[in-house]
Amino acid sequence: MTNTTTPGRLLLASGSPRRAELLAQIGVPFTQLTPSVVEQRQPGESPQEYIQRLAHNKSSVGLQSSEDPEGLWALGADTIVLSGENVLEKPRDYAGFESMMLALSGVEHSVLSAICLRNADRQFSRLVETRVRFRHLSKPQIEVYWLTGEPVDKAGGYGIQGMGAALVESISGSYSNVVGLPLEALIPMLEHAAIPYWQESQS
Ligand SMILES: Cc1cn([C@H]2C[C@H](O)[C@@H](COP(=O)(O)OP(=O)(O)OP(=O)(O)O)O2)c(=O)[nH]c1=O
Repeated sequence: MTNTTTPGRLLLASGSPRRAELLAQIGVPFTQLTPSVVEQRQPGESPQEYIQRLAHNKSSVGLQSSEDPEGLWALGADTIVLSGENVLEKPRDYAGFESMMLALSGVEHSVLSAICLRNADRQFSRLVETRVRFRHLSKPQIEVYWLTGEPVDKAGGYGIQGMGAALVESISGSYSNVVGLPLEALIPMLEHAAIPYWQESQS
């Protein structure tokens, strides 16, 4: 499973409980901190460049915040929903949420996650796209979903791992990528870094 004898330690530099659950699902021991990074797209920066920069910055902040960097790898990630060229952020209010859902209704959109795993000397980065098609949604359905409270802290206004699963007609690509951490891309990185998975207990 690993290619060196000294195991790496993982710091998840993200406050996302979904990312923590995905790491726990595959038995990765890790610690977690919420990095303080300004999430603001720069003029002229593409959505892809933007989330790769954020993932890199989150991992850098994570690494710098550690008092014991020996053997430490910091993982940063960022996830966005793209409808055509439009980045759909976390919805601020019902009007914004409703227009997001109407834009996503019956069509395919992209969910992009960037991940960056780094230590003091090396870094591994990946950008992963999943295509998701929503069912046709009625305005009453959109309102009922809003009232569940689920959309509010989610990029694109839905959570595929929760009640939002009922919005989805089909998915092409990585499921865990939509939730926020593409495990298929992450596993080879963990192996390069000699970070174990399939461990029974979490630290
Ligand atoms: C589309 C979709 C998004 N999301 C969530 C994942 C992320 O938590 C969130 C995207 O916001 P992010 O800014 O990527 O992550 P975060 O704010 O939760 O954590 P941090 O900035 O500390 O790393 O949207 C779901 O949980 N399910 C989904 O189906």
